[in-house]
Amino acid sequence: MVEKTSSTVEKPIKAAVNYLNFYYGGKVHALKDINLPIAEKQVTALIGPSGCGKTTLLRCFNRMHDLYPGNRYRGEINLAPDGINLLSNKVDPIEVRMRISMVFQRPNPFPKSIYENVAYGLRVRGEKKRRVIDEKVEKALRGAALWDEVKDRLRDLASNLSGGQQQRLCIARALATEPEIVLFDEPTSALDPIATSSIEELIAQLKQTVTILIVTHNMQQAARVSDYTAFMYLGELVEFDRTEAIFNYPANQKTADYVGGLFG
Ligand SMILES: Nc1ncnc2c1ncn2[C@@H]1O[C@H](COP(=O)(O)OP(=O)(O)OP(=O)(O)O)[C@@H](O)[C@H]1O
Repeated sequence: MVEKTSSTVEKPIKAAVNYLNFYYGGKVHALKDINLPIAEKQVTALIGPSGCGKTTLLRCFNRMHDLYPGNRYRGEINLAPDGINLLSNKVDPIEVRMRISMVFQRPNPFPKSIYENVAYGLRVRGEKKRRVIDEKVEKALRGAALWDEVKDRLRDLASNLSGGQQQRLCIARALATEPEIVLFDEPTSALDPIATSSIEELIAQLKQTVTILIVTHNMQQAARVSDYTAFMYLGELVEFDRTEAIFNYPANQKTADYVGGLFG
């Protein structure tokens, strides 16, 4: 298998995955010796056929797997600038989720108002000052390109928004605590083409302020939104490079076959 190192990445590295292995329930060996640099304030896409381990890898970054007993990590994900290993059992997963937030496949707003959805993470963090919460809610909604559409109806239930608006609300919720990395797990798979293109435009803007990791089944989407692409197969990282290289002149035959549509 090809192993690429930080030399592939011209930008500063926000996170370094080192020899990461992951086991579901101590049995299924879902990730095998993954080495992957994540460039700061860039978009990195994880692609590969169903079951190759994309979502499993994404969920290691915010320690989602800790929520189920028996799951086991081996290896490291080191986060810059402090160099902590996110997977260390000395690191509190709650603290990790404050620094690394996630947007899921289907919009999943809480059954609360638009305002309270975005304020939620701030309140969990102990923020009590109304003025500070108001400011941060507005900033996050602006960051998610939703402010103009909702500023006059912040007390409405989030469920009254359209699917695309709900997904942008979930992005605002993910941004409110000013995370360093945002994980997107197939964020447009439940959306129509117009809502999809507005989320893609948003991702392109967000990378000015935050590092992004995105799982997508849609190769055109990976080519449109990402700077770097990692191709996975059967739990291994086959190839990692600049997106342009992966799609135009991949080094590995398996990558060429996948991006060429020979298997899916
Ligand atoms: N909770 C689980 N328990 C046991 N095995 C699991 C669990 N979740 C996933 N797996 C297995 O781990 C492997 C990787 O799955 P994962 O969902 O990460 O793949 P994926 O590339 O994201 O697939 P898809 O594109 O279909 O979402 C697969 O073999 C899958 O069957």
